[in-house]
Amino acid sequence: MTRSFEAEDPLAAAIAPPPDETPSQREARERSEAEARRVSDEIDKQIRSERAALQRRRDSVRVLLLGQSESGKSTTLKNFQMQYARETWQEERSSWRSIIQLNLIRSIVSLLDVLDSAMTNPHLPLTPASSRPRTADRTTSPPPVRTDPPPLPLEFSELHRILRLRLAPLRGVQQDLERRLGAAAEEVVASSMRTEALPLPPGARERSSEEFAVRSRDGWRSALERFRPRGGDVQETARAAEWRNRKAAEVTEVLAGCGEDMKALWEDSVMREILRRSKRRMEEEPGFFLNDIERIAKRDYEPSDDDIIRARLRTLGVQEYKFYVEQAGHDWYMFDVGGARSSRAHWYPYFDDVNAIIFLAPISCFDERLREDRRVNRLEDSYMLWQTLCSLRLLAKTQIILFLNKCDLLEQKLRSGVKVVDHVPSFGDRGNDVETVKKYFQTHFKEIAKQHSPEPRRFYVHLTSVVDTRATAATLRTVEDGILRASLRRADLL
Ligand SMILES: Nc1nc2c(ncn2[C@@H]2O[C@H](COP(=O)(O)OP(=O)(O)OP(=O)(O)O)[C@@H](O)[C@H]2O)c(=O)[nH]1
Ligand SMILES: [Mg+2]
Repeated sequence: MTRSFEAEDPLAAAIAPPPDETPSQREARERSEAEARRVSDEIDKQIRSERAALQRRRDSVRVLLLGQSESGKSTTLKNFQMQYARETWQEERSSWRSIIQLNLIRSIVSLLDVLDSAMTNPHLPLTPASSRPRTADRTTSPPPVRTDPPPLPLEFSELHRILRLRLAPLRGVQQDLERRLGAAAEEVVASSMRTEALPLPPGARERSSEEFAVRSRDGWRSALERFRPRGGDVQETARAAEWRNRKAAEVTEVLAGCGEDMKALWEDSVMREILRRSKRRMEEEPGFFLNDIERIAKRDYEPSDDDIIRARLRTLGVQEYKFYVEQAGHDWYMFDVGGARSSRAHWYPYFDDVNAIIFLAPISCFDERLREDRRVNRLEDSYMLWQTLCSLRLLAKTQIILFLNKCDLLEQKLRSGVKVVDHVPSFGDRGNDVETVKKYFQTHFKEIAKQHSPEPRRFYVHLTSVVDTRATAATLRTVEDGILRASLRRADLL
């Protein structure tokens, strides 16, 4: 019976054991068959898990945050983290304390620097014409510079000398904190001679993202790691933990001791006059906490959600964050990048693998220049970056969402009397009110997208102040819906 079946089935005949098989041959054959089965099962398992990973990746949503340095990318990411990764947010809370302390100390040291130079030059003039930013307008030449009468000399008192002396130790504390925090604590100051907004390095497309994942360790997370209290970490010796806690306590102690003097310096009328004359608006600078000295310079200071959102720590390289967005039922991967010119070449490897890009352009910066290249107007730099992204064929089908950010600062700036037309001549005689200005910039970005996109694309824009967490939560919900719908549509088409 068996033989006739084998005769009919060539495969069964081929794999059937030889009719004269000895018991030891049979044992060896069964052993090798079992091994082959094990290997085959292993391969099946691997294929199944790779397929599942691929499916998970297909189901996940990948969003890239882009924009120049200080445009608000990390702040936007923090809004996501606060909403969807509450546990990590809570874990990192106390680590932000040192960064906020450093932000505050840095502002005080800036005030001391300004005071020092004013005391050696009490006839402090207004900002010299040569340091005015290059116009953000590409069509018209800048207007003539107005000349004002010479200002009265500033009058300094004993209080100023005492404050300089008493607050001097903060310089050492700043250096110490910056050393412990690493490169992310420093702001970019190098003057790049490149003028293109988004340089493409040779071979950039071929680079793998892993190369940058290593660099990402230098950023926000690792910087926070260095300050995280790790009492229960078995890896760490008790001495190292004690050293870290002692250092943190020393900084807190110095700050608590300087609290009143810091407040006196910030509220001093002569100090305010110096700032006014040098056109220095501390409120608009990143990591501004001078109005919170009383609260922060305390021994038991614990950062609030709002403090963490407003804390400034620059991003190096590219950092990946994963969130589970419950209402969408998807994993979201967000990539936060460093926006300084020297970091932009690192963006390219991420372009072909994202569902959407959130591009942040701070519109309050129409009268400011890039930190890394003082010749370049910040609004002009955002226009150039936006144009480059819109025109890339690789991104022709990628949803790009524009956040015209820092609207709160724009409003503040216009209210303080800064005229857009002085920096953007093509603005002409339009009203210098916030609504007109926002509309004008928005139209300009829309025009660039229309003119430079290789295929027609929808213009998604939000006017934002991402330090406002409530308003941002509502914006992000709209953005999430839009991204999800677009990615589902794309999945349907595939
Ligand atoms: N007032 C105000 N401040 C903002 C706004 N968005 C960001 N900031 C502040 O601007 C500073 C810079 O923001 P970040 O989010 O660190 O900027 P970034 O784009 O990540 O900068 P890089 O990491 O250098 O590329 C921080 O101190 C923020 O608190 C805003 O809409 N309004
Ligand atoms: Mg950042």
